[in-house]
Amino acid sequence: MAKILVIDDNIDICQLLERFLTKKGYDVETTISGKTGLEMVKKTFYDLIFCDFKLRDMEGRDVLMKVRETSPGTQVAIITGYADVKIAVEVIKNGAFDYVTKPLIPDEIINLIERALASTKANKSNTQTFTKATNLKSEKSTGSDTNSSKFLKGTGKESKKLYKEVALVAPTNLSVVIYGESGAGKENIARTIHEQSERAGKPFVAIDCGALTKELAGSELWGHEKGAFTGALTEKAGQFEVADGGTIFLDEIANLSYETQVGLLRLVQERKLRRIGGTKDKSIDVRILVASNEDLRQAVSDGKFREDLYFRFNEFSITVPPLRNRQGDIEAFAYHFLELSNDELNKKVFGFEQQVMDIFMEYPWPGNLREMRNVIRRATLLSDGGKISSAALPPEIVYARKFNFTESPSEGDSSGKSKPKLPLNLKDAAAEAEAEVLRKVLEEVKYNRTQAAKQLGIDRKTLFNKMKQYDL
Ligand SMILES: Nc1ncnc2c1ncn2[C@@H]1O[C@H](COP(=O)(O)OP(=O)(O)OP(=O)(O)O)[C@@H](O)[C@H]1O
Repeated sequence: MAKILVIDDNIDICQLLERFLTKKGYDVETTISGKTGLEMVKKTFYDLIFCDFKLRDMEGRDVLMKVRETSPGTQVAIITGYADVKIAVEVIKNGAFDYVTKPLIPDEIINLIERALASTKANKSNTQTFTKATNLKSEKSTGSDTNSSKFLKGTGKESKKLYKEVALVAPTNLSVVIYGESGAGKENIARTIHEQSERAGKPFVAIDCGALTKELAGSELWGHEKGAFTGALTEKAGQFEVADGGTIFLDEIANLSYETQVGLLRLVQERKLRRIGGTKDKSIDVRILVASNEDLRQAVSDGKFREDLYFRFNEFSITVPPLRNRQGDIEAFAYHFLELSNDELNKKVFGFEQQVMDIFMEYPWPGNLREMRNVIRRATLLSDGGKISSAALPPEIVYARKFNFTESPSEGDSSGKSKPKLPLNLKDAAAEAEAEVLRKVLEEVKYNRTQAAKQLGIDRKTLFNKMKQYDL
């Protein structure tokens, strides 16, 4: 029987939920105090917790953070007094399963519980571990497409956080901005969101906006009628029409011309499009995911990107971590790409010399997964069976080690194993110093964000973003 805990300082809500959910066959406990709730979580495993956003003794978001630490397998749903998309986005980003608004509606509550329990079950059965020659544990992506075996989820702290966010946002219809460095896997994440949504099985269309010229963009996105312009010899459906019912992924969105942004805004607002040269509007039902490797808010301040469009897209955002921050998964990715390369090149290279793995751990991988895949494909081609040695690596990767002269705390998962030191450039050093100051101030003010923001001379939103960035 699923165990549910209700934490709400309104005793009526506690009693109401207890009576209702017990009747529905759940094992329910309640408390009006956040602190008592956390004590209960230490002693008992709950499948799901309903927690009020504003408790008398604690904030719901702090309860959520603590539950995530002490009982990561427990789902948390936040109860709020009113529908506020900001609160929703914030709590979901912090790891809540979902949120419900008062007055509580029985059907909504039951629906949420069923989804939360199903998601826990799916997470458990999707975790497929397998053993490599090196006793390496990896987690394969379990998308429904035939390419799923080409992708690895990873089991490190950063990867888990990433896929948790994906699992949270995928079933919704929210637009998502996916941030990340080039080659970090943004498109793969967009595809995973699509595959984990109700739109799976419908089209997924990926468009590189960086490759669309101003002239091409309109016809590519909205399509055109025959004779709409010189050269339009036949009619052509645009990519939004092709994606109808499914998901469209607009990569490098900041590169779209102003004109195209205006067209896109109209489409997003009215959910209708008109082909170039056409006379009729067509209704379109497409979920939009966008990616950028530059900060879109910055692009807005620079006047490069329309603010209204940014707000439409930024219903949720996900950052795909760079490979160098996924230290706990570097070995797994290396073996994964070796397996793919062996298949593709019909080779039987069976591993890496220790020195190569050390180089991989220390190298900052500016081109991320794409770069690693290419490096390993090349090394597999150059190797005659046996293990890959450093002689098969491009000199710039081997050479990069020589510049590893600075001290850097190890990053990666929380396995507690000592990790090789990472090369530290000026940018990383500045970020580390910033994270350190933030950590100290937050500890000083017991994680009271308003006070911390005041003390640091920044607004709460900036503080929140930085806490997320540095995982504080
Ligand atoms: N989880 C993964 N497991 C294995 N390979 C991956 C994974 N994610 C991405 N890749 C591979 O890494 C390469 C880059 O991935 P992808 O195109 O998704 O990155 P991107 O961030 O969208 O890149 P860009 O910024 O250049 O558009 C691809 O070859 C892809 O197959």
